[in-house]
Amino acid sequence: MDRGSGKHGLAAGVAARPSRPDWTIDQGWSNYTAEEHATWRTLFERQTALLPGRACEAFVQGMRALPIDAARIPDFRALSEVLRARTGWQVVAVPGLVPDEVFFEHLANRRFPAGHFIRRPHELDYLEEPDVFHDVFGHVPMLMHPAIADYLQAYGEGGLRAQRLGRLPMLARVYWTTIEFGLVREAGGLRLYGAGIASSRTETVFALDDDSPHRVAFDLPRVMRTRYRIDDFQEIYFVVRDLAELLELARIDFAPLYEQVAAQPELAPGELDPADTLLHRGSGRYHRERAARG
Ligand SMILES: C[C@H](O)[C@H](O)[C@H]1CNc2nc(N)[nH]c(=O)c2N1
Ligand SMILES: N[C@@H](Cc1ccccc1)C(=O)O
Ligand SMILES: [Fe+2]
Repeated sequence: MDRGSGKHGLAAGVAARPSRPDWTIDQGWSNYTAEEHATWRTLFERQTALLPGRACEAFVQGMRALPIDAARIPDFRALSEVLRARTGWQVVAVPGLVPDEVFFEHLANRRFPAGHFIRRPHELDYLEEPDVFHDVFGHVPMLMHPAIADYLQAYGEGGLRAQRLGRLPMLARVYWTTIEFGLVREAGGLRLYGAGIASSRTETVFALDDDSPHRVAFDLPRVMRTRYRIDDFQEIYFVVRDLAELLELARIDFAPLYEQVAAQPELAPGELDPADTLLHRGSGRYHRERAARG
């Protein structure tokens, strides 16, 4: 699936079997090997070096306040203690992807399900399922921010609702373009807050520095009708004005929007709409060359 670029695809099926009804397991922190901690260190150090001037302020502040460092894979109990005091969230361990309704149920209750395993040393840029580096390094710092904390809880509730309405694909696009691959405007320029970017060395560079992708102002109905890529870098990154814009989104009733948007044509990944607020017109070079290679 992945041809050498580093992004997190959710194409793989769900993990083997629930050990508990909510699919949680013990992190088993003391069972991590020295090699696994070393893999964490490698990933941590190379990402940390890239993030100044690229990660948003909330990400940097969240990371600073959490017990996350290069030395070892973080212990979810220690993370949860700090998170709970700040925003009421906790981190629970899961064996990999869990079914949608299980995922939503956790989020709706301010529990972030994080993969307990870490990728193998020979596949540092390859990831089929979210592992502890993606989930903890990428997602958990943003959960320290009150707007993201509320947004993600609301997303969990909205997910359960979208499932009942048969509109999950449309809602998932909102998650994808914000929580996973979102950019935000800051005084110094565009910054990343999406975990799929923040946990990927190659995509961190691609999303912000490369001339190839478009950057378009986030617009809810626009995003809802846009298909996305799970197996390669995004061709368009959507930019929010600030993190408070996400909170406004969370408070919008999506039910009538689903019906309006369903009546409109979908947009392919990378396809621009005449109504877009284009912040940066990308050259499309990367995806064109990729397509030419076949
Ligand atoms: C649409 C939904 O948000 C998505 O497919 C879910 C499914 N299950 C998951 N399970 C885990 N552990 N992590 C995830 O990010 C997700 N994503
Ligand atoms: N407000 C949305 C749910 C949602 C919350 C947060 C993010 C995205 C969507 C709804 O009515 O279903
Ligand atoms: Fe993720």
